[in-house]
Amino acid sequence: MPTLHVTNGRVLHPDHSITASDVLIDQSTGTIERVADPAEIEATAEETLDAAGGLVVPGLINAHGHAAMTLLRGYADDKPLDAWLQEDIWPVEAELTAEDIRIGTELAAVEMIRTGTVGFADMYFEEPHVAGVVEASGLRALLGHGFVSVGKDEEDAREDLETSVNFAAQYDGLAGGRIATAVMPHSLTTVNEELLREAVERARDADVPVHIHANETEDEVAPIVDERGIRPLEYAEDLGLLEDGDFLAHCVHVDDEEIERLAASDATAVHCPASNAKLASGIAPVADLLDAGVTVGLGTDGAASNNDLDMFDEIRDAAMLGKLGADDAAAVPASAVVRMATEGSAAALGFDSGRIEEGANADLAVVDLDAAHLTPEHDLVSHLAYATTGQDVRHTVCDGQVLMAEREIQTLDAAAIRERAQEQAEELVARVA
Ligand SMILES: CSC[C@H]1O[C@@H](n2cnc3c(O)ncnc32)[C@H](O)[C@@H]1O
Ligand SMILES: [Zn+2]
Repeated sequence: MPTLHVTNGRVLHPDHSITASDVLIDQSTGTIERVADPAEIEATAEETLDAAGGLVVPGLINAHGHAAMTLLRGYADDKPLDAWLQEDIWPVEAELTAEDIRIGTELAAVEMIRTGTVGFADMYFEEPHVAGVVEASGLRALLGHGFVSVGKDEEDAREDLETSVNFAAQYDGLAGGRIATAVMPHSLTTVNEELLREAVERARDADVPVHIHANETEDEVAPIVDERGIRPLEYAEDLGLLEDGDFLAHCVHVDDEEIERLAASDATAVHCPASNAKLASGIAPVADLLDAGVTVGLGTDGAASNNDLDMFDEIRDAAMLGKLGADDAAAVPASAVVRMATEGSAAALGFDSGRIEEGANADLAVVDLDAAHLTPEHDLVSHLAYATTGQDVRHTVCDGQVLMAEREIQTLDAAAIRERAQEQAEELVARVA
C-alpha cells in the first residue's frame, strides 16, 4: 500500500492542542493511518513531505461559492446584491460558455490549492465541466447545477430543474468518491414555490441534499414575510427543506425563532462574511447561531463578491465581523472560526474531513510558520485565525494526494491557467460590451 509521510512538523489536533507529531497517510484509501510521535513512525513511506518549521492543519473547506466567477473578479464592484446581479452579473453570465466555466474553475482550483483549501461547494452552470476540473485537480467538491425560475417561462425553468436533478443523480460519488452532489435551487425568492417543492422532492428521491441561498438580504426576507406571513426559514421547512445534509448559504437576516428552527433541524448554515460585507448585505448573527447549536461552515461565495478565495482571509473576517455584530470582543473566538473553516464546513458538505485524526480523510495543509507576521509563537490557533494568510501555505494534500509541494502546484499548470484565464475573461466581457 503506498504511503505518504508528513514529517518534522507540529500537528493541530481536533481538540486544538498542538504536538510535534508525524502523520502517516494510506494513499490507497486516502485516509490518515497514524498521527504519532515521530519516533514511532518508520521512515519507509514511498513519499515524504517535510513540514519542518510548519503546522499541519486540516485542509480548509470552502462550503459555499461559484468557482468560475473567478473570471468576473473585479468586473463589477461596489453595489448591493440585487443591483449587482441584475445590472452586471446576470447579463455577463448569459454569455458564459462551457469553456469559460472550465477555465474559471481551473483558476479557482489553482487559487484554492495555493491557499490550503482542499474541498469546496459549487453552485453554478455547466457542472460536468466543473467535475472535470475537480477530477484533474485532485480537489474534493460538492457540486450542483444552480437554477432560477424568475424571468423564465415555465418550460425553461422546468428544464433547468431537470438539469440540476440529473446532474446530481449522475455525478454523485465520481472521481473516486471526491465528488458529491446536491440539487441547488438558487434561493427562496428566485425559484417559485412549485419548483422549490419539486426540487426538494426530487433531491430526496435521488438521495442527495439541497443547497440554497437563504436570508441573505432584507430585500429577500421582506417579500416572503409580506406574501406568506411567515419568515423564510418557516417557509423553507414547509417546503421540506432543513433536512439532514441540506445546507443554507448566508443566513444573515435570521430572527431568534429562525435560529431555533435551524438548531432544531439537521440542516447547516454556511457563513460568507466577506461577501456579506462587500455587498453590504449585513452581518450574520454567527455568535447566536453557534450558541444555539447550529453547525456553521464557512465560504467565500464567488470571487466577484469577495474578491478572493483565500479561506484564511475568510476565517479572519468571520472572527472580526462576528465580534462587531455581537458587540462583544469575546464573541466568535479564534478557535471557533478555525473550526468553522474545517470541521464546520466538512460537516456542512458531508465530508469526513476537517480533522487530523486516524481514519479521517487525508486532507491537510502545512502552514509555514517561518515568517515575521507569525512571530512570536504565543498561540498558534490565534495565528491561524488572525495572522496567517493563504500565502503561508507550503504543502496541500487532498485524499492522500499531494496537490501542492513546496508552494508548487503538482496537479495543474498554474502559469498556463492564469494566462488562459486572462484571455478568456477578456473575450467574455468583450461579448457583453
Ligand atoms: C444559479 S447559479 C448561482 C447564481 O448565484 C449568483 N450569485 C453569486 N453570488 C451570489 C450571492 O451572494 N447571492 C445570490 N446569488 C449569487 C451567481 O452569479 C449565479 O447567477
Ligand atoms: Zn452564493
